[in-house]
Amino acid sequence: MSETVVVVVPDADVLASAVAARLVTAIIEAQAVRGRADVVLTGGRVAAKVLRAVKDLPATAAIDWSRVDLWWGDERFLAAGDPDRNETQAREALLDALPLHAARVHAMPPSDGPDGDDAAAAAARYGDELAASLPTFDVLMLGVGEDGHVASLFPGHPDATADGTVTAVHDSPKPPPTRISLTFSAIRSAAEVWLVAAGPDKADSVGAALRGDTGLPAARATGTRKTVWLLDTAAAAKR
Ligand SMILES: O=C1O[C@H](COP(=O)(O)O)[C@@H](O)[C@H](O)[C@H]1O
Repeated sequence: MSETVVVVVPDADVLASAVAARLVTAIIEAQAVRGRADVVLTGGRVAAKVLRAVKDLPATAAIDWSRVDLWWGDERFLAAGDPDRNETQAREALLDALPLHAARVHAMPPSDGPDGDDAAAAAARYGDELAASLPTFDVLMLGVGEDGHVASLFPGHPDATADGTVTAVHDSPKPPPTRISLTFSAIRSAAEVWLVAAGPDKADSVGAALRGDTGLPAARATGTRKTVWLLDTAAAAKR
């Protein structure tokens, strides 16, 4: 039976270091138990803070980065290296400083990649990559939007109900308009889903999702073993 845990810490800086410590521990443990770790990264402001905090943690030295696979929950469908790509931000915040195995960094395709600007084909390509690896996601991190979106699954948006594991998202209410996202089915396959949110702008959606408003994608993102809400006091204010 999956459990839900809500952790509240004072502010966004403490949140970033608390999530970083938790992530490093989870990776070390996954490597001890099954020899590898599969982590799904998210985009957004708090995610970048978390990754910068991972870089500063002494315990990070205990991770064998050649046995870590990194995946993404969603991507803004932009050209490679675009500063707004979640991949670019993660690379700058942490990944470029790590001895990662390049083949184990599973970025979602860019809009100037093998499928050009065909987001549906790029999403299918990422789905094929997942199907070839069949990863067990140890930790899948998600930011939470002001509107309650997670990954690029927006409330009431038709692409949020897509089948399969990966979907193209067109006409996103948040720029850029074209995105790629894991589906709920892929998100819910993770052992642990961590929803990370900081700041007063997130309080309404966090509160509603925690009260079970299933119209909000954030309320439907759960892990098979555990769902962990990691919040600062401002984001937790209306729960
Ligand atoms: O565009 C996105 O936004 C959400 C939330 O970002 P935040 O800056 O408000 O924390 C993020 O979770 C998602 O990955 C990203 O593509």
